[in-house]
Amino acid sequence: MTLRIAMAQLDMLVGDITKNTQSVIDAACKARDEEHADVVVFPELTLTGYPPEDLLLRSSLDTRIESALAKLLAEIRDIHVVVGYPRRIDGELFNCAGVIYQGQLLVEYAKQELPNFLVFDDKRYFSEGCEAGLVDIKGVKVGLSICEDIWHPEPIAQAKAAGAELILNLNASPYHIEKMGEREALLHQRAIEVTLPIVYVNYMGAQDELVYEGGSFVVNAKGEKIMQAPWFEAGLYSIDMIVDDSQPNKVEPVAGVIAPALGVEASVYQAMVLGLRDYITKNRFKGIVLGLSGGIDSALSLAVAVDAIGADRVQAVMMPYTYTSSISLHDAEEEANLLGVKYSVLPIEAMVSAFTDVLAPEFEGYSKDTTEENLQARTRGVTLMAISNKKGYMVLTTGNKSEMAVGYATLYGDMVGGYSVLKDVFKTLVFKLCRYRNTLGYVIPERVITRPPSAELAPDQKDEDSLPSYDILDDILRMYIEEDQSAEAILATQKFDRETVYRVLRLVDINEYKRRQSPTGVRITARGFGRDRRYPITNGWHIGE
Ligand SMILES: Nc1ncnc2c1ncn2[C@@H]1O[C@H](COP(=O)(O)OP(=O)(O)OC[C@H]2O[C@@H]([n+]3cccc(C(=O)O)c3)[C@H](O)[C@@H]2O)[C@@H](O)[C@H]1O
Ligand SMILES: Nc1ncnc2c1ncn2[C@@H]1O[C@H](COP(=O)(O)OP(=O)(O)OP(=O)(O)O)[C@@H](O)[C@H]1O
Ligand SMILES: NC(=O)CC[C@H](N)C(=O)O
Repeated sequence: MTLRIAMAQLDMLVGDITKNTQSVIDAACKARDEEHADVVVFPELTLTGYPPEDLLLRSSLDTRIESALAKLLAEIRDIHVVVGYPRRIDGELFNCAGVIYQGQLLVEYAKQELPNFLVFDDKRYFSEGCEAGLVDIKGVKVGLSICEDIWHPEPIAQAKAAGAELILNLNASPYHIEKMGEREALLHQRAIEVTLPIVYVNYMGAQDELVYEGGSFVVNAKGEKIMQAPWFEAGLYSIDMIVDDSQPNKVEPVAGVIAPALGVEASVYQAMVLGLRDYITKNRFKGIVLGLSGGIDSALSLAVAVDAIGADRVQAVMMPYTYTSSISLHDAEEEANLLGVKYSVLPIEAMVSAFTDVLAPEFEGYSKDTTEENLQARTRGVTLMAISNKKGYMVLTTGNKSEMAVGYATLYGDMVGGYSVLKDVFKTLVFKLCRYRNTLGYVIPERVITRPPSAELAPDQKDEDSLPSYDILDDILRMYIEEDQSAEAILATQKFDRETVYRVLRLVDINEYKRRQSPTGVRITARGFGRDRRYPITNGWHIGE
């Protein structure tokens, strides 16, 4: 006998329970009629999307969920549907997975391991389940588990002890650079502990800073990967299970297609494109506008924007000032032409002069400093925001993780905007991503990648005049931010001098206020500057402790 399982690697819109319920019905019908599946498995919290955050606290949640479940019970026939939703039971809210078949809710399982770290806040909303959830599908005892459950041995061992012969795991597991390898090693370990096959189903789509890259997969009872759905492609992916009561492993997955693994640059690039595309689409922006400086950050951001929503909805604006070099003007125009976007040149001299003229009496007796530099960045910010207001385009912010770490950006200047694709990307990775993008088609002029980065806010300015070289800076930042190392531990590597380390760490600490005011953006590491890292702005902690 064969049991065919369809993995619904799909996207849901957070909060749109009506639309998501219809998506479940449509996908279930497709899985039944086109894939001829016996079971279709959706990701965690399918009906609300993940994470629904404080929407879970809204008073109409329960009635919305109950009517969604009633619709599913009424409309789905002849296929087992495994779907996720929040449900209140005896006054407590649980993160549930239910199995619906022929108008009945056969079983309801409540997630037991509630993640409350990094970007996850499950304990803010949910109570922990405590019992295994098992359902008989075509004579197979199927055990349910939800995302974080699989990262711990107990829930799966409990399901096995209750008689499970196959595990279905519903996920909302966001992307970061190392996540693909981590999941595979984890499932290998879990499967051999319980000697059961596991079907792992993930979302494919983005929600604010989080990107779900899909990559649903199946391991057999020996922990071997038997089937791998593609990354960054939505769809229904089916696998057959041979069910044979005479075998020691009663349920044996039949080897399916293994989608090829992605390299680091390829997966980061696709995560940035998906994150931006879903942000723009789900928030219904008409297009994207960004300042194009001839530098590398805006060049890469522009390429991502075009790959996300198409050149016809993207506008690049060069805003030259006295210190803008002719090379920058030329390279910006070339980038815009290579990508085929609308390109405008709006000189800002007159606007900056208007500010400095009005401020002249106020500044009498003061010498020139970053105030004048910031006026240039702010004038550009005002200009971009005006275009955004007028045309309904969102301003794409171009700052990278290295700059956001040390506060090398102007508040209400180049920090304006609604979303950023480089927010979690160190400058050293920006260079690699440009090279990667050019392998898909030459869109970033070589000189933009090789010339020394400069803010061009003062004559002959280079980033490395005020910051350590990006190789050194990014190494220190990685250790401090992503690995939580102390100043002494960083110094113990003997790779950096004491003064540089203390200066960089101090800059990170004192610039929390800037990061709090920065737009959200794609998370590509396990420690981004969004919900992953929550430091008090006002604090008396001393570096190195
Ligand atoms: N804890 C705190 N809470 C709230 N506000 C705080 C604060 N500490 C300072 N502030 C305020 O923040 C303001 C200072 O910040 P801000 O006005 O941004 O200015 P600031 O950080 O002083 O200067 C901007 C820096 O970014 C560099 N930059 C600018 C533009 C582009 C690039 C690039 O290459 O990409 C680099 C520029 O060269 C300069 O070093 C002041 O108003 C100050 O009072
Ligand atoms: N002349 C300019 N015309 C248009 N936008 C500009 C200009 N100068 C700066 N910007 C905007 O401000 C952002 C910060 O630019 P800046 O040159 O100061 O720093 P950067 O981090 O080196 O960025 P980039 O590599 O894009 O130049 C740019 O990415 C761009 O969006
Ligand atoms: N939604 C969840 O429970 C996610 C937690 C899990 N460790 C993951 O990222 O895969």
